[in-house]
Amino acid sequence: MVVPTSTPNLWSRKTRAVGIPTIDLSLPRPELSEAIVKACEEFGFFKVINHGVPRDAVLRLEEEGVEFFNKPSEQKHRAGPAMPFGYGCKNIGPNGDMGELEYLLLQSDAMSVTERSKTISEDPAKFSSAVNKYVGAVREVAGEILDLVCEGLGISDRTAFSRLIRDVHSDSLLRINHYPPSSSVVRAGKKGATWDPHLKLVDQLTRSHNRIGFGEHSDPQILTILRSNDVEGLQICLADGLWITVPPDPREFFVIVGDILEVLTNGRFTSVRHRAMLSNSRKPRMSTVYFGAPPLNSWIVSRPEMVLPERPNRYKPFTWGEYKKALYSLRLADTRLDLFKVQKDF
Ligand SMILES: C=C1C[C@]23C[C@@]1(O)CC[C@H]2[C@@]12CC[C@H](O)[C@@](C)(C(=O)O1)[C@H]2[C@@H]3C(=O)O
Ligand SMILES: O=C(O)CCC(=O)C(=O)O
Ligand SMILES: [Fe+2]
Repeated sequence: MVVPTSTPNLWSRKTRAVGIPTIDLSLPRPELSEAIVKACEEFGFFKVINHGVPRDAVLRLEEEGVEFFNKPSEQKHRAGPAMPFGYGCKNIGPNGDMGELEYLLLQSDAMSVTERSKTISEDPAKFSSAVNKYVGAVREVAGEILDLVCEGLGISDRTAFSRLIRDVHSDSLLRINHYPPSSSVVRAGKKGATWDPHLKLVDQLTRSHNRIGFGEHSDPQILTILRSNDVEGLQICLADGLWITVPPDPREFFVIVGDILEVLTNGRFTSVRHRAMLSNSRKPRMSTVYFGAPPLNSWIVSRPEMVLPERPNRYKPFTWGEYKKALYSLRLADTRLDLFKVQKDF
């Protein structure tokens, strides 16, 4: 008889002991910029409170998301397939990556939102107004954080990073992810789908609760602003390889350092690897994710202040358009920045 081995538990309890940095955006300077730089250096990830995003902007987008994902499948598919924009179900990107989710991926400029809304909603003006309000508000938060990053790093041009995402030609995106609720062990057992009588109860639970919704990756852009409903799922990877679960907080936002901010800071910040697990909740999880990106023709080079004799330039210059071409030729989990490093193995 084959003795089943235990499934590794991707939700490991001991990971919960590590605190996620929380930054109060109403703190005075210079404490605020110092705290942001520290969080970016140590985690590439933090939570912001007192962010100034109106509650109404958040709730309106959430309502639009719930309304869309509650539609019958054939209606949702009218907004897809996501290649890369529109409605996607299970397929992530063009290279065979799969996840247990459905999503809407949108270019965040108002003109693209208006066009795309016609395939998404019966009331496109209401949908696009909700998206534009939300994007405008989270772009402000991202811009403010990037200005504080420059201040904290002693970069003389304080708006050097925020200008890239505030540019009218910025290639920023908005993604709304919708993850299925858990089918409980008992329900799954009744259907006979996942219950294996050879496994101990703890392993049955782990198995039903151990599924990846959106696989591990770093975000390619400059800065990501993520919010989710009250269902947990997001995990980040610490520098030592330990995965930690981020407790959800629907009133606040999570900030993720992207690949381009890693390059702009010449590797002083590292883009954080993260993933979304399926939860054990009976409620679906929904996350709204703004990816702040530069215009396609922007040259991405480390800031001169970040290049020092003891920290020579780590990355070759490239445009955001070139980087996008590379990333769409690679898989979700690939570390695409390696292609742009002056030398490997830093
Ligand atoms: C598999 C892919 C999907 C992705 C493009 C890529 O080829 C590799 C990076 C993926 C990612 C991850 C973060 C964001 O969700 C995303 C929109 C992005 O910019 O890079 C997705 C891309 C996508 O889903 O189109
Ligand atoms: O849904 C989440 O919490 C993470 C999603 C994500 O990482 C992404 O969309 O890039
Ligand atoms: Fe991500």
